[in-house]
Amino acid sequence: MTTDTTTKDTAPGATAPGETVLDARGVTMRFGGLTAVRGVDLTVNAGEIVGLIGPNGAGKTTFFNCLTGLYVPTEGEVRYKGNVLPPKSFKVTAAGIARTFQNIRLFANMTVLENVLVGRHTRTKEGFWSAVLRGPGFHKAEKASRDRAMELLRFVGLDHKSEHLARNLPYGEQRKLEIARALASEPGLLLLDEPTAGMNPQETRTTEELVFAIRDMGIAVLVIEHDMRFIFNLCDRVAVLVQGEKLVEGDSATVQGDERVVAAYLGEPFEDAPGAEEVAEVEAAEAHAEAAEAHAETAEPDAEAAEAAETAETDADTTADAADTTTDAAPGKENDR
Ligand SMILES: Nc1ncnc2c1ncn2[C@@H]1O[C@H](COP(=O)(O)OP(=O)(O)OP(=O)(O)O)[C@@H](O)[C@H]1O
Repeated sequence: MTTDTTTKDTAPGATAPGETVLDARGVTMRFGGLTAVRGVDLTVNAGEIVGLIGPNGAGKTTFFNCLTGLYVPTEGEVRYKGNVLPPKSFKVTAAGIARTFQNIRLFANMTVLENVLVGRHTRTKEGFWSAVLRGPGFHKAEKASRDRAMELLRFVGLDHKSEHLARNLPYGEQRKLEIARALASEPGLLLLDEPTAGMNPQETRTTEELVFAIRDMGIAVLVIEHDMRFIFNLCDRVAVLVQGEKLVEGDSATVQGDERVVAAYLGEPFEDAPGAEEVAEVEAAEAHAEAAEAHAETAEPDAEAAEAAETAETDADTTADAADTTTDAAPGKENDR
């Protein structure tokens, strides 16, 4: 069965056109002495798909974690639809931001349907006693949840596998199930962390269609991905992080044409690169160390020469002494000459 991305339904968490969904300002995250994210500003507006790219270790996932309450930024502020986000991930989910993870985090021994139902817990109002007593309200809510979960499974093309254990799904389908589970919390913003990692080209193409369909339902999307073709096909805007700082932001053509982005990916230094000060410091320290080494090397031969000269001098003295001794020992020799 294929993904049913033809639905034109508006998602319950959909955002009105023109509204700013996400507004991150000056987000900085330090781990001890390491600044993983430094003063990053980023907005995502209703109806947009925004990409976040950057070389390994650039701080993309750390930035995501700051947006979803997993980390409390050391500095900066994150607003969702105008409100500052609470510093707890379940509260962020309840507010309307859902995410998937770089390393798939499904409940492996639960069924596909159960995984999606878990994703709905922030939207179900039935409390503990309702669940224990199992009154009519509980049954009604449970049925509504199951219906919505099946709808989402149909949307990602997994309804025929609803009773399979999550761990038995192929890798690409596990990623789709993660998306369905994230959608179950009825978000207004979906964050996808490397949604096509490990997928074949066909699966990647299907995921692309799926993300467009999510956007068409009124859910804004922020996506981290290393697959550049996927990113540039998909995104309205792309932000590039390098060494924790936002280097460039713009549409696909602008970013692709920026030589600093190419240089950052190839690991080539360029003027005013983020972290340039640190790089300059390291280079200066290396140059200093090299100069000191070179000096030591040139100084060494002199020392050797001095030592050799000293040894030669000692040898000469010894020889002379020996000669003197010989002379002394054989007084008759001089007479022999
Ligand atoms: N919890 C942590 N404690 C200490 N350092 C961390 C922590 N999380 C991330 N880092 C460091 O922060 C930097 C950014 O890491 P991050 O995972 O955010 O990069 P990334 O751009 O997502 O990389 P990748 O593309 O490889 O996933 C790295 O140097 C990483 O080692």
